[in-house]
Amino acid sequence: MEVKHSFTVLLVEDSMSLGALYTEYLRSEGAKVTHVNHGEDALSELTTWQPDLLVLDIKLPDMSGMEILQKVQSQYPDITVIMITAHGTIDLAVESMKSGAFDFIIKPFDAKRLSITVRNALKQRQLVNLVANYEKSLPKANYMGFIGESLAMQTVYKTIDCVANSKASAFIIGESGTGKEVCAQAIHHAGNRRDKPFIALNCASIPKDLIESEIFGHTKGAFTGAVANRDGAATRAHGGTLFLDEVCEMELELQSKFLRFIQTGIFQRVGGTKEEKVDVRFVSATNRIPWDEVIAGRFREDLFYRLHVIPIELPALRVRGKDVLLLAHKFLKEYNAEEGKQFKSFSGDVKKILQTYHWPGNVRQLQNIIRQIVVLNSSDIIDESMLPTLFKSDSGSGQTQIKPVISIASANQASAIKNCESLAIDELARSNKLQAADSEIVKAETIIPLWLSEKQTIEAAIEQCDGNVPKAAAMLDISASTIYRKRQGWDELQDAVSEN
Ligand SMILES: Nc1ncnc2c1ncn2[C@@H]1O[C@H](COP(=O)(O)OP(=O)(O)OP(=O)(O)O)[C@@H](O)[C@H]1O
Repeated sequence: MEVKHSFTVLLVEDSMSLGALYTEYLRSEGAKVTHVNHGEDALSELTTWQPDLLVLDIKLPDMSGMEILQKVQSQYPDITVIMITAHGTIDLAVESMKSGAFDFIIKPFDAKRLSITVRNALKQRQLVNLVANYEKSLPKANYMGFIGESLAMQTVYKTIDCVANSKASAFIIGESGTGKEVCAQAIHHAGNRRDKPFIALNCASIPKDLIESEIFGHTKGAFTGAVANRDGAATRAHGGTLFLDEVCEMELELQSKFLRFIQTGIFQRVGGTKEEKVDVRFVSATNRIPWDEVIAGRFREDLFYRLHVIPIELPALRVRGKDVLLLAHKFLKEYNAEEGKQFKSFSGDVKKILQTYHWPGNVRQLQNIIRQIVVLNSSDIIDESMLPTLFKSDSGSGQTQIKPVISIASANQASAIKNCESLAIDELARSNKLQAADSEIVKAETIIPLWLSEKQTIEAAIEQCDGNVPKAAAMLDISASTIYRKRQGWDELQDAVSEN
C-alpha cells in the first residue's frame, strides 16, 4: 500500500532544539509540521484544526502528555497519536498505548526510527479510512435509533447524513407511527448541534390558548396562572433544535407570529415587551399532506416555504419489506427482557402474516402488537394462535384484512374491560368477547352515529388509562394529537346535534 505523501503533524515537544530536529525528520517524510512547546498550546491548536498525526512528548512543562492523550481520545478520536518518551517513563508509554496511542518512541531516536513509526501510523490510518468508507457504502440495519435496512430507509439515512450539519429547516412527512419523531432526533444527534438541546413541541396537543406561551414563554402576570416568568421552547432550544410536531395543526394567528420568529430568530414572550433572539434549527413534521393544507387555507404558504426547505418522507411500514421482521425481532427482544419471557422467534406462518399485513398504524402498531403478544402468552415461538383478531384473514385471497381496533365498543363494554389496564385494547376486546359485540350492536335497535361510537371508544380507552391520553392513543394505535383533534370536532358535532 502506498503511504500518503502529504500529511499534517502537530508536534508537542518542550525542548526547542529537539523540536527543531524532529520537525526536520518529519518534513523529510513529506509532513507539514506545526511545533508547540506546551500542552495548553497543543489543545488550543486542536480547537482550530486537526492533524493526521499528533507526536506528543509524555513530559511537558504545564501538563502530562497522558492528559492530552485522554482529551484527544475523547474529543478527536480520528487523530493518530505517537508518544515520545524518555527511558524513565517507558511504563507510562506502555500505559498510553493501552489508552489508545498508536505507538511510542524512546528518546534519543534517529530519523530512520521516526520514519518507520510514522509510515506505519499512516498505513494504519489508510486502512481504518478504507474500512470506514466501505462500511458507509453497505446498507445499514441500524441508524441513529432507526431499525431497518430496506432501500427506502437507506434513502432516509442518507438524507439525514447530508442535512444534519446544515441549519436549513427540515420537514418530515409520513403516516402516523412511521418514526417522524425518531427522524427529528436523528437529524439532531447526527449533526453539530448534538450537544445542545433538542426540544419537541406537539402543536396539536397543547391547548390553543397556551401554545404561544409554550413556544415563546411568558412573563409573570401575563395571564391568569402565570405566577412566574417562564422560558418557552424557543429559549430552551437555543443553540439546538426545535422540533414542531404536527405543525399543520398550528392556529393561523400563531402561524404569522411564528413566521417572523423563523425569519429572524427574534420573539417576544407573552406579556413581555423585550425582544429576545435565539439560534435554533427548525425541524417540522406532519402526517397530513402539507401542500393540501396550504391549498385549503389552513397553513400559510409563506410559512410552508420557510419550513419545507429539506423535505424528508418516511415510507409506510408496508413498503419496507423485510424491515417488518427486523423490527419485530427487535421489539420481541425488548419486551422479553421487560416481561421476563423467553420468546425466541416467530413461526413461518406468522412471519408471512407480519410481512403481508399492511400496517395502518405503522411501526407503532407493530410495536404494540408484539408487546401485547409477549404480555399475554408464554412460549418460545410466536405462532398464529397468539396473533390478535385483526390478523385473521377472511378474504381467501391471501391478503390479510384489516379490522378496526375495537370498531364500535360502547362505553358499557369498556367498563367490562376496566380491570386489564396493561393489555392492549384489541386484545382486551377479544378477551372479553367483544368480537361478538360488533354484530350484536349492529343488530341492536338503536344504531348510533359512527362519530359517537368512535368518541365512546376513545373516551373508554382514556378512562381505562386513568386519563392518560398519550397512553390511550398508543393502545388505540393512533397519535395523541388525533385524539385532541377529534375532541374539538366532537364538541362541534355535539353542538350541532343539540341545536337540531
Ligand atoms: N425505524 C424504526 N426503528 C425502531 N423504532 C421505530 C422506528 N420507527 C418508529 N419507531 C418507534 O415507533 C414508535 C412511533 O414512532 P414516532 O413517534 O417517531 O412516529 P411518528 O411518525 O412521529 O408518529 P405520529 O405521527 O403518530 O406522531 C416509537 O416508539 C418509535 O421509537
